[in-house]
Order: sequence, then structure tokens, then C-alpha cells
Amino acid sequence: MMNLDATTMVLVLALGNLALCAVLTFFDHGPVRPPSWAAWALSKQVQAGAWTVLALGGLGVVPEALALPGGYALLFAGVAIEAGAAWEEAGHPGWPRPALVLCGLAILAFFVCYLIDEQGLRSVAASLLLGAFYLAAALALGARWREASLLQRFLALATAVLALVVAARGLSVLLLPGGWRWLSSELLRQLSGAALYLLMLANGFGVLLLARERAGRELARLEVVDPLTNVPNRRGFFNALAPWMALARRPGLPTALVVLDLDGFKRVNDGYGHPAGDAVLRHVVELCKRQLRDSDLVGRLVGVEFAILLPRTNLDEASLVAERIRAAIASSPVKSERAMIAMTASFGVTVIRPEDSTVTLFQRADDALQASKRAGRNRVSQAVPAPVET
Ligand SMILES: Nc1nc2c(ncn2[C@@H]2O[C@H](COP(=O)(O)OP(=O)(O)OP(=O)(O)O)[C@@H](O)[C@H]2O)c(=O)[nH]1
Repeated sequence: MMNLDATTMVLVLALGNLALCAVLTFFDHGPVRPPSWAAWALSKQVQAGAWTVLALGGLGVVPEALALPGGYALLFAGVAIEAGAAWEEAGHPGWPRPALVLCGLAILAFFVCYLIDEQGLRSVAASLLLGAFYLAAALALGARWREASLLQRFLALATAVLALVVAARGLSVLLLPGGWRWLSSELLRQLSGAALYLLMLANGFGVLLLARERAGRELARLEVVDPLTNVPNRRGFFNALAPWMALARRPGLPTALVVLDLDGFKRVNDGYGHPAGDAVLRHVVELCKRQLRDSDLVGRLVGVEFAILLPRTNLDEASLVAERIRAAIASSPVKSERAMIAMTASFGVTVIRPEDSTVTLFQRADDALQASKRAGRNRVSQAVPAPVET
């Protein structure tokens, strides 16, 4: 087997981490920066610095008495931040405080071991502590196992296994100083170095690929979801509508469609500013959702026009729902910085007919909506019902 001495191994880790930092500098994560990005980039820089200090110590450029404690302290800090970044990604932004405490304790424990025994106990402490921090990162990566992508699950498992290899070296020095059968302590040292190298690669490029995956998912989501109100946009709403259009051709309970348009919205933007207008739009969507069942769907068609799909609902029931929403909007002004903004909306209600296409369906709903506008706004109008076949 090829033998890598400790200094070469540390040098390889230093150069690898430095290369990763360079890659990070030029990586374009797109307009949406992942929340943990800053912490993760910092962790890579600190680790690159740590391995560089350790490598300079090994090469004799910096005195070992300085390089070893300094390098390891930096390394624990870097790996603690890396684990913290993984927890931030898993939705725990409060990681800095526990990470700071654990990192401080790790550095203290390491210094005590180093002062007692510069070789054996020092490497036990280093391996166990590094293994523990990487295990914490693996736990964070696997924390949302059910929603995680295959890549994320692989990274969680790979990080856990490699963390255990790193920790196993420390345990072996403590429990089996002479090694066990073919598993010599030298082989474990080399395996541990290789594990640290693989951890750097897996977590480095793995996180970059995860960021790409996330950006792809976000783009796909934005094709069907309105980012302002977080409800389906026109395309998303039409996708959801399609099966109900098909179902309308079979006998059974009808499906209703309500379209609503906010009245005189231009004055909100002109009088209170665009951000206040946006707040009103979000507020209206929340009001609609509160009046709807789980099986109903609200979507934003365009500008200040929304649509509501009401499965298993006839024309009169849908008109009652629309009336409830109308009353809720009219009686719930939105608080802006300068004033309370009163708002009303006009509604058109219809049900899907067997012969409908989306064009005829929305045309009918829109005609009813325009009738509401003509009649003075802030009201609900039903579309003309289908002629009864005799
Ligand atoms: N703040 C904000 N305003 C928007 C948004 N989308 C569209 N608008 C504005 O909404 C207004 C819609 O105006 P219209 O529907 O034409 O007319 P209106 O003033 O609401 O009057 P009526 O519909 O005739 O009652 C326009 O001024 C658009 O600029 C948005 O996402 N945010």
C-alpha cells in the first residue's frame, strides 16, 4: 500500500481546502443565496487556514509548538462552523451560540490533552473531537430525511461513515494502541487522513451540487407559484383546474369557479406606494384562504385578479362563499405605515359546464365580474345559468 507521511497528508488537505475556497469565490449561486452560504464559505476558509498552518508546522516553517495548537484550534472552529452551516440549512438559525460553546470546550479539551501528552493523547482528542463535529454535520444533513433528495441522503450517510472512521482512529489509539490483527495503527492513521480528505470533497462539492439542486427546484416552483402571495399563478391554477374540467363531463356534483378583481387598486399604489399595494394583495389572499375549505384553491391570475376553484359546489353555494369573502375584504382594512387602507372587490361566479373550455369558462366568469363592476363594484354576480335541457 502507498504510504503517505503525516506532513504530505496535511499538505494535501491544505491545498485541497485552498482550491475549494478558490472554487467558492467564483461559484455563481444565482439570485437566491442559500441561507447557510456565508457560514459554509467561512468554514471552508477557516479550515483552509488551519490545514495551511499545520502544513507549515510539519514542514518546519513555523515552530511546531505554535503550529499544532494554533492549527488545531482553527480546525475545530472551521469544522464547528461547517456543522453549524448544515444545521442552519436544516432550519435551525440559532446554531452560532451552541457551536461557539462546543468549539470552546473542544479547544480547551484539546489543549489539556496536548499539555499532558503531545503525541498519543493529543491525537486521541483531535480524532474524537473532529469525528464528533462531522457527525453533528451528518445528523443535520439527514435531519429532514423524508424530504431530502437522494444526493442529500447520500451526503448524510457518507459524512456519518467518514466521521466514524476519523473517530475510530482516536478510539484505537486509546483502546488498542498496538492495532488489531491487520488493522495496524499506521493503517488507521492513513484511513483517517483519507477520510478527512473525502469529507472535504464530499461536503465541498456536495454542498455546491445541493445548491444547484435547490436553485432548480426553486425555478420549477416559480413557474407555477406567484412569489408575492405564494399561491398558484395563472399556469399553476390552470394545471389544477384541468382534472376538474374533465370531471365536469361526467354526471355528478358541479365544480364552481369564482373570479375576483380588487376595486380601484390603482389608487392604493398611487396613494400609499407599491409596497403597501403588495401588502394588500397578500392580505386579500389570506382573507380568501380563511373562508375556504382545504379542498378549495385560490390562485392569482394576473395583477389584482384572482380565481377560486370550489370543487363539489353549486352556483348558489359558490355565491355564498364569494359573498363571505366580499364581506371579509370590505370589513378588514389593511394597516400600512401611513393609514388603514380600506379595500373592496368585485366577484363573478359560475360553474363548469360539460362543454366548457377554459376560454368559455373564464369568459363567462369574467362577464359576471364585469357586471359587478358596472353595477357599482363591491358585489357578487352570478353568470347566467346553463339553459335547462328539455
Ligand atoms: N402593488 C402592486 N400593484 C399591482 C400588482 N399587479 C398589478 N398591480 C396594479 O394594480 C392596478 C390594477 O388596476 P386595474 O385592475 O386596471 O384597475 P383598478 O384601479 O383596480 O380599478 P377597477 O378594476 O376598474 O376597479 C394597476 O395599477 C397595477 O399596476 C402587484 O403585484 N403589486
